Amino acid sequence: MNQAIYSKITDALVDDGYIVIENAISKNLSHLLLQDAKIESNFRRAGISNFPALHIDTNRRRDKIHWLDDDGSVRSEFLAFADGLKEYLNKTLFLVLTYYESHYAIYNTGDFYETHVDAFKNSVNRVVTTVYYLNEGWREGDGGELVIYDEHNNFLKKVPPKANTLVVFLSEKFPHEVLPAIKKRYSIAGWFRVDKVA
Ligand SMILES: O=C(O)CCC(=O)C(=O)O
Ligand SMILES: [Fe+2]
Repeated sequence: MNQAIYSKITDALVDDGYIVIENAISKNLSHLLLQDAKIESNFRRAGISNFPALHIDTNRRRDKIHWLDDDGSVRSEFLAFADGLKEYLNKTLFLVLTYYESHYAIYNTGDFYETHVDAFKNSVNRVVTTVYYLNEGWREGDGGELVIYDEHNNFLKKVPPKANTLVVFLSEKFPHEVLPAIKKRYSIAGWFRVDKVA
């Protein structure tokens, strides 16, 4: 059922290293995830490094996050989509992605994430990044766009965080940033990794 989108993502990762897909998975799924994120009360300040201990720097990153578990809720539906993509990438690109970690993120008004690359220092475990947006009725001026740069820090693309838009890119290759949110912004950021579950 998801073969078409899996194959589109795989081709893009090979050709360009990244892809932005609007109306990607299902409007209904992104709606249910938004409702679910809105009632989740346990969001914490996100870290920028997990070595040697969780380091929080609100000058670089201001979002709040909540990690997703395969708990039988709508979160499991999203994780099943990601798991299918993992299997597809492994099969077609001969990768050995072992697992997927993902979290809801909330950016309140004024929150941002400075330009960074998605691999914690002293580890090379994150191979492919996904970001899935949940913001219904997002309009120009609401802020919170994702800006993607190439390996040489040249501008590539500015992505509006609209509901059911999916972004996938090679984690080590593309610096990116989240511009300050004007309106409260909801998303799921996730990473396919090559190491074992912690
Ligand atoms: O939400 C986004 O657009 C990107 C978030 C991000 O870069 C991250 O959490 O590492
Ligand atoms: Fe990132």
